[in-house]
Amino acid sequence: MTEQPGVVVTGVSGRMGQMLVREILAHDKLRLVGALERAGHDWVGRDLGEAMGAAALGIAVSDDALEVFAKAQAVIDFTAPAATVEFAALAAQARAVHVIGTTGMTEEDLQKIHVAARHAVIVRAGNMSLGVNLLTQVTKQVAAALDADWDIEIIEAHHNRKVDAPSGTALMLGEAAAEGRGVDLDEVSDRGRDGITGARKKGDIGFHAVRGGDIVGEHEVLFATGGERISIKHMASDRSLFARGALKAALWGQDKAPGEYDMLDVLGLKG
Ligand SMILES: NC(=O)C1=CN([C@@H]2O[C@H](COP(=O)(O)OP(=O)(O)OC[C@H]3O[C@@H](n4cnc5c(N)ncnc54)[C@H](OP(=O)(O)O)[C@@H]3O)[C@@H](O)[C@H]2O)C=CC1
Ligand SMILES: O=C(O)C1=N[C@H](C(=O)O)C[C@H](O)C1
Repeated sequence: MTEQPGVVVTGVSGRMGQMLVREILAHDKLRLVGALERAGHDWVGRDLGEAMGAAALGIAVSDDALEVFAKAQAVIDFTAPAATVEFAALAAQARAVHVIGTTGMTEEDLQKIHVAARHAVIVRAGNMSLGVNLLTQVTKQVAAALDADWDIEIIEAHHNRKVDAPSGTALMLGEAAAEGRGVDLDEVSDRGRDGITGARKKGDIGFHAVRGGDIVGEHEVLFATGGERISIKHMASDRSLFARGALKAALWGQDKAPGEYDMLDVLGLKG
């Protein structure tokens, strides 16, 4: 690499958007070259640093994705599913590595991202932290070692502004548990019980979402059987760990062939 890769942050006024800006400005191998918000947002046209309540950065917040992506080697995107699907096509057109942290995507959204990955590197993960990605591997191993007499429940907790449930991380953990057990998650998933549900169905993987206050992100995988329980838990107390994972992915992707990757690839954890 001759020059530091230039990065654009989408959804720049958001919780993750602002955290990403701070982490990129402090990074010694990446430089910030653009900031994007949706059309009509009151940050558009303003200097990014000033909009964040700090010193001017000389970068105006834009609402023109293709124009800013054209200047970048990486686009880091923690926004919303509809925006991310649109950005995937535009980042591919600009041949920029697209790092996607957005959660709550449908199968149809994922299919469009798959199409965009024919022409560019896309790294997507419901959680960019080392701890959670390790937890997925541990969950897969434990699930593979236990039979269906062990009930698996996934409990997640997040802040009161989160719009999707179960969290992207909970779904990653559910996929890992299902893979370990050799079953299809779609066939065994049981989300948020309510009312006269009947007894628990053997083999199901349950999901439960807590929302409150400023919880950054907590995930527990519970394996329960007669007389004993195993609980494996990850607690995030600072969003910067997600941002740092995303920056690692942006750098990692620079010399990779077009395709879809995840944080296990980036962290070298794929078994
Ligand atoms: N993978 C991971 O490690 C993590 C993933 N996430 C995920 O990241 C996403 C964002 O989370 P968070 O930062 O907390 O959410 P926020 O709501 O704080 O931020 C989202 C930002 O995206 C903006 N946005 C929405 N649509 C567009 C668009 N079309 N163009 C440009 N910007 C747009 C929003 O603007 P406006 O508010 O005006 O609509 C907002 O500024 C969620 O899906 C969350 O689950 C979060 C943390 C870690
Ligand atoms: O919305 C959030 O905040 C988070 N979202 C991700 C998810 O859906 O799992 C990751 C993290 O837990 C924070």
